[in-house]
Amino acid sequence: MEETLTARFATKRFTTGLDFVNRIGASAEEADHHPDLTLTYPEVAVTLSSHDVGGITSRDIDLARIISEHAAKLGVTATPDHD
Ligand SMILES: C[C@H](O)[C@H](O)[C@H]1CNC2=NC(N)=NC(=O)C2=N1
Repeated sequence: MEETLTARFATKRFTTGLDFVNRIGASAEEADHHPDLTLTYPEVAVTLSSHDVGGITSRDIDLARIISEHAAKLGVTATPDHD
């Protein structure tokens, strides 16, 4: 099983989640590194992994930091998961 970084973000409103997902999408394209995203009411789940190595790399850590910055700007709080 591939190792992943996962987190859930309490977006509370669906439209905030959609905005959050769009911001993550733009950053993912910039970084050429793409998380798995699940948009639901009332949260967004993010899973990061480097498929080429089958685990977590600095590309995942770097994108996780950027995602945390987007969350902070939107006033969204994270609940880290442990797989
Ligand atoms: C060539 C390009 O860098 C690769 O295909 C990228 C694209 N986005 C990616 N995203 C993720 N999450 N893992 C990868 O290994 C990956 N590879």
